[in-house]
Amino acid sequence: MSKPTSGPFTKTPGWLDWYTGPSKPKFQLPPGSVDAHCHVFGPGAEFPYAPERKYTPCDASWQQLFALRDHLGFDRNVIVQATCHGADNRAMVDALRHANGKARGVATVRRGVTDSELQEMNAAGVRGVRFNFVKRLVDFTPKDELMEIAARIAPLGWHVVIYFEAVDLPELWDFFTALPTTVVVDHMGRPDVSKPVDGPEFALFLKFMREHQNVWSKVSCPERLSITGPKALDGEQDAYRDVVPFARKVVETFPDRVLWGTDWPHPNLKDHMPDDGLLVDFIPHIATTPGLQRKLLVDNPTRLYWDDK
Ligand SMILES: O=C(O)c1cc(C(=O)O)oc(=O)c1
Repeated sequence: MSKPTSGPFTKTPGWLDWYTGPSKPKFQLPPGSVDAHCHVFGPGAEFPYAPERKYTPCDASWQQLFALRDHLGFDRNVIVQATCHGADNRAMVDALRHANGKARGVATVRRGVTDSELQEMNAAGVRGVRFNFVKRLVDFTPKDELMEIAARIAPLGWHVVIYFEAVDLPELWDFFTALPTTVVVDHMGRPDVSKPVDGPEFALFLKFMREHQNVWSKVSCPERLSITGPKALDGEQDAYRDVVPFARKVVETFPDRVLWGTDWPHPNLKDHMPDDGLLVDFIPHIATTPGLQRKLLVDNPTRLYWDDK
């Protein structure tokens, strides 16, 4: 893969560039596998980062993303609007348009979005909107605005992706459970993996999924959630062991409502940048049978993102 660049922007201090030269995974992905959570950044010279952004990344183009897809053995991508682009979806939509039908997208929109803009994004392959509640990433958007957006995108058959921290779930519960669409949780709602997997905090997340059949979860981002590692570097085949019980629990309890993604190019990592090949080798630790792997990587994302094909 080509190397990351920064274009006219200056990266946030401490920001780690994505890993060049990822290893070839030992785990062979089933045919038709989807990387259901990844991003593009800019390039900033062509698609400038949003003025309201909370970080400035290095560039990560669709060419580099699709090269990674092919290297790792994925068939398709779901490209999620990154917060550094705010509600300017041009970089993500441009990536979709270059994907030959092999990518779908999740956008960020504001109340002022027009119906024809939504239709245009739909034609490009957008199938959802992202609502972000992680305070270090976005400014607060009033819930009535978000609910209005959800009502507007529901008739398109789109879903809502939500990103939040585990401690905020109680406060957000009523809003989430009132959403009229399929709801996809990013990164398992960011559990604190130093707490017990059978403790009250994670029990609330499992209850959220159990009591609401429209709620799905991405069992992604062990590199963000892990506290004790080991890191997916230097050939490590047993990385992020402290995250495994959490992700495995979700996969085994809700096998038809889970998705997996690399999270490339891994925004905001300052501790270490994982080798994406070794991240793929994390998958069989959390989806331990070929049947579960097929649902996680192929059947579920295909049903959610390519049901019109
Ligand atoms: O935890 C994060 O920092 C993070 C940020 C973004 C984004 O900036 O869009 O997306 C993610 O999936 C995760």
